[in-house]
Amino acid sequence: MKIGFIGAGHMAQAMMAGLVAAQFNRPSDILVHSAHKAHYQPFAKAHQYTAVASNQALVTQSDVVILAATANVSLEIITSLQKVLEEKTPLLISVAGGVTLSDLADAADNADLSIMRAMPNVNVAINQGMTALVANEVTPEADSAKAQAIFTALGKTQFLAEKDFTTFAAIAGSAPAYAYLFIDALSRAGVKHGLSKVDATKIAAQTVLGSAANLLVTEENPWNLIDQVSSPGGTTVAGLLAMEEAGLMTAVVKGIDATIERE
Ligand SMILES: NC(=O)C1=CN([C@@H]2O[C@H](COP(=O)(O)OP(=O)(O)OC[C@H]3O[C@@H](n4cnc5c(N)ncnc54)[C@H](O)[C@@H]3O)[C@@H](O)[C@H]2O)C=CC1
Ligand SMILES: O=C(O)[C@@H]1CCC=N1
Repeated sequence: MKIGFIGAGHMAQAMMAGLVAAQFNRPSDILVHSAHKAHYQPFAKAHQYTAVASNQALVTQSDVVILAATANVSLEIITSLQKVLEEKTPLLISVAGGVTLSDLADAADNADLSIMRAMPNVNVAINQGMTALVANEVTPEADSAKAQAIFTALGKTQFLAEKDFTTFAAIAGSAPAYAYLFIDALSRAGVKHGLSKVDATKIAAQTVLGSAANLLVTEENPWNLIDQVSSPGGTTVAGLLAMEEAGLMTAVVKGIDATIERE
């Protein structure tokens, strides 16, 4: 399957890396075009991807087109593809935050086009992504299944109502940044108390990884696991109360609110 990427930025590169790592397709079956020739051509060459000279040519040569350009240019890109999309109709998957299926269909001026939205996160690069999917009403089941197969190779997937995409984008699309912030905060606290930054970061990252895995394996409510760590009269409960006094939970929810408002 030839998968064409419009855009070669952070998200596109993460998806390409994950597809190759999963051996989902050959590097040469990954096609790429972006706004900056000086960037995408050497990038494609270095990874043995196929550089394509225009977005139009990319659509013509791909079975699936992933729109992963800067969100605010996504609609003008689709508008510029109207003509070629009349002749060739690949499955179009947009990862653009905040750009709806109906915006995309309007920009294509084609109500019969299979269009899906995906909201991945950067962890697709190591096949540990969390991706939401939704299809427009004309997308056949086979195309939906194709998109699901692509993103399942890159991690976990969930079909979600489009109205919930903004919330998902905040707690899964943007949230790796927030998880890194928490890990960095743990690590800095370790440095404050004398550990090296390298050691403290490894220790904090493995602890967060193990805690997340424990939650997924046990399917426990997080509060039950918190209680398991908190020995009576012990250190953990003292730490939890100090974090709450500083407003950790409120800070996180406010951060997610601001993420949602921005979209
Ligand atoms: N970075 C992330 O973690 C996530 C990003 N997204 C979405 O992915 C999209 C890309 O985001 P990033 O990769 O972070 O941005 P980025 O700035 O790293 O990459 C943007 C890419 O778009 C290309 N581009 C701009 N205009 C173009 C055009 N006319 N034709 C072809 N390519 C063009 C640029 O050359 C660049 O390669 C956005 O729509 C964003 O909402 C979605 C989920 C997560
Ligand atoms: O920061 C952004 O706008 C994109 C959308 C989700 C993650 N990154």
